[in-house]
Amino acid sequence: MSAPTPDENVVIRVRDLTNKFGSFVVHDELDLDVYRGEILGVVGGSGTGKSVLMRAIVGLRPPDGGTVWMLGEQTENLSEDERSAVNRKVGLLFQDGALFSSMTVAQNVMAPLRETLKISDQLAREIASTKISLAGLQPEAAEKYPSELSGGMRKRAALARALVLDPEILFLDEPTAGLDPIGAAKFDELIISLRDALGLTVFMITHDLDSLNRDCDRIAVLAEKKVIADGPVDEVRQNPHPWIQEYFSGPRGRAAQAANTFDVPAPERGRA
Ligand SMILES: Nc1ncnc2c1ncn2[C@@H]1O[C@H](COP(=O)(O)OP(=O)(O)OP(=O)(O)O)[C@@H](O)[C@H]1O
Repeated sequence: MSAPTPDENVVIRVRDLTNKFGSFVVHDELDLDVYRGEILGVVGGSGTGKSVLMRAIVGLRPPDGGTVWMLGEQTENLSEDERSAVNRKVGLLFQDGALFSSMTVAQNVMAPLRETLKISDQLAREIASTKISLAGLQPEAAEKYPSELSGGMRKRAALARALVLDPEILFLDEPTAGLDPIGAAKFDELIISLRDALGLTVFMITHDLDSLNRDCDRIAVLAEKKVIADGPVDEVRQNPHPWIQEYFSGPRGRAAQAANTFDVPAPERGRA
């Protein structure tokens, strides 16, 4: 396959991506573009391969076919050093936060710094405390262990760690899962404000219809081993595909839409 025409607004380009486990095909020649500065919501039924897609894009799982370009680099051709350089521009927040339970929040946040940069202990601490505050945690949280935090605080700690290397792209796997509606709304606001302040591109897997309506500039729907629809939420909502209709027009979809109709409109969020 020839490389597509470079487009500096496309920070992730996936073409013909195939992922399999044995004979079980998760993705079959899937295509997706993610644009600079957008919050892209990735949705789909359980088991449609949202997490596998994220893992393939960030290089945690070698795909069985196809090509991924991230920040202009064709990832399969990269040397180990080049891959590390690309990875440094990417922040990851996994479903369960994946914090090290034996480390404090500050130690968790500093871990990627220690792995990648040769900096003094004091500088690492200063950077970590800036990110902890950016993620909306009080300074006292830095010395706590994950088991001493609420679910929402653990997500924020994991977000602080994902931000510690000043990424250009943030990958979030179900960031509001397990949060109460108020906690989820606050987390959504945080993601939007970070994107606006830091110019991040956000790839967000979510089942949360409120988050989709509040946060996302575009969504991509996974079904039948591919991205079957992508575009602004209001546009995708009109797609006649049965899963999309059931998702948006079921009771939860209608409730989320009604709730967001009364929200104050989000500020204009164009692509950079
Ligand atoms: N390591 C693995 N070995 C075998 N099968 C796997 C593995 N990881 C994922 N799968 C399968 O791949 C499919 C896609 O999994 P994935 O976790 O990406 O789904 P998902 O869309 O993120 O689901 P959910 O919304 O429930 O989190 C599932 O059928 C899953 O069982």
